[in-house]
This record gives sequence, C-alpha cells and structure tokens, in this order.
Amino acid sequence: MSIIGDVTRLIEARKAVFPALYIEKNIPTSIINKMLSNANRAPTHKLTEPWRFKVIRGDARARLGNFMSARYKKLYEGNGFSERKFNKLRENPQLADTVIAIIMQRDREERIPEWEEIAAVSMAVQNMWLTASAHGVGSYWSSPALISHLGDFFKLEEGQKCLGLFYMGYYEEEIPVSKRGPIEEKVEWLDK
Ligand SMILES: Cc1cc2nc3c(=O)[nH]c(=O)nc-3n(C[C@H](O)[C@H](O)[C@H](O)COP(=O)(O)O)c2cc1C
Repeated sequence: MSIIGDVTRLIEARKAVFPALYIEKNIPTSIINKMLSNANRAPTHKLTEPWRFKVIRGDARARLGNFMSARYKKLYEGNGFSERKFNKLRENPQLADTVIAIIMQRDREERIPEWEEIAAVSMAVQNMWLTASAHGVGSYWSSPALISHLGDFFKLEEGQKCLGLFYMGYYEEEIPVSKRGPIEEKVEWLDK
C-alpha cells in the first residue's frame, strides 16, 4: 500500500467512539506517548506551539468526574438540572482508560490572533485522533458546556484555555463511520 493509500484509509476510518462503548482494557503508555508526540508535530504559525495537554488516568478520572458533576449541579440545580447529564458527567471519565484535557496556551505577546492558536491546537488533536485510530483505540473530543469551568480543576496558567476533553478507550463493537455530504457542494474552483 502506498503512503497516500495508508493516509486516506486512516482518515476515512477515524471516528468518534463514545465512553459508553469502552471496554476495560489498559491502553499502553507507549500509545499515549505516540499520540502526544504526533500532536506535537502539528503546524503552528510563528512556531508558538500553543497545544498543552493534561493526561488524566487512574484515580484522577474519578476526581475529574466528581468535579464536573458537582459543578454542573451547583450551576443548574433548580434551573434545568438533569439527573442523566449529572450521572454522565460523573461516570464518563471512569468509563475511559485515559482522558486528555485539550488546552490552548495563548502566545505571551499575542503575535497572532487567538483563532490561529485554536486552529493549531485542533490540528494537534486531529493528529492524536488519527494516531489513536491507527492503534484501534476509540476516542472522541468532548466539549461540554462546563468547559469554561475546567480551568479550576486543572489550575490553568495565565493565557491558557481548556478546549475540551479527549476521551479514550478500547472498544469491541463495530461502529460505522459517520456520513458526510458531498465535497463538491462545499468547494468552488476558481481558475479564470
Ligand atoms: C471541536 C469538537 C468538539 C466536539 N464536541 C463534542 C461533544 O461535546 N459531544 C459529542 O457528542 N461530540 C463532540 N464532538 C465529536 C463529534 O460529535 C463527531 O466528530 C461527529 O459526530 C462526527 O463523527 P465522527 O467523528 O465519527 O466522524 C466534537 C468534535 C469536535 C471537532
């Protein structure tokens, strides 16, 4: 298989796999490290390398779930609180083998707009996602409404923003890839 064939196959096979489908099986640290080092190869304007990650494993998963559910309760009790959502926030981190917090570090001198830093972090996440997929590890990017509160849990530094949680776990079920509309409807070629 040519490299382009491999890359296309990898991109086409990538999919979101949710925590409810994860099985109890440890992801080797070597795979997590490969995901992180591939994330680190993402393109970055002015080489600001704005991606930061917190790897949450073991008991830290329960601490994260307890934090998110407690904060959710505090914010929404008597104001649209859902028991189902509360339980999901509490349980999801523990259904995962590993959760990686996706964090953007704004360039200290703000030499480029924030959207470019977010774009670079997103490209780093795609590298992680493809790497996980290549190893048969299920994963997905979660961006709960609580995201702006996660800074309190992670003790974020000046200029850092949490952009979501990357959940990971092995899975056994066959999961079809999701559909996309035709690319032709999204592209205009200008050649005159
Ligand atoms: C920036 C970003 C944030 C996302 N946040 C969520 C989320 O909060 N909840 C969720 O169910 N999926 C989330 N997703 C995953 C999408 O639901 C998923 O990618 C989409 O359904 C397409 O499926 P696929 O990735 O399997 O092709 C997010 C994806 C991206 C890129």
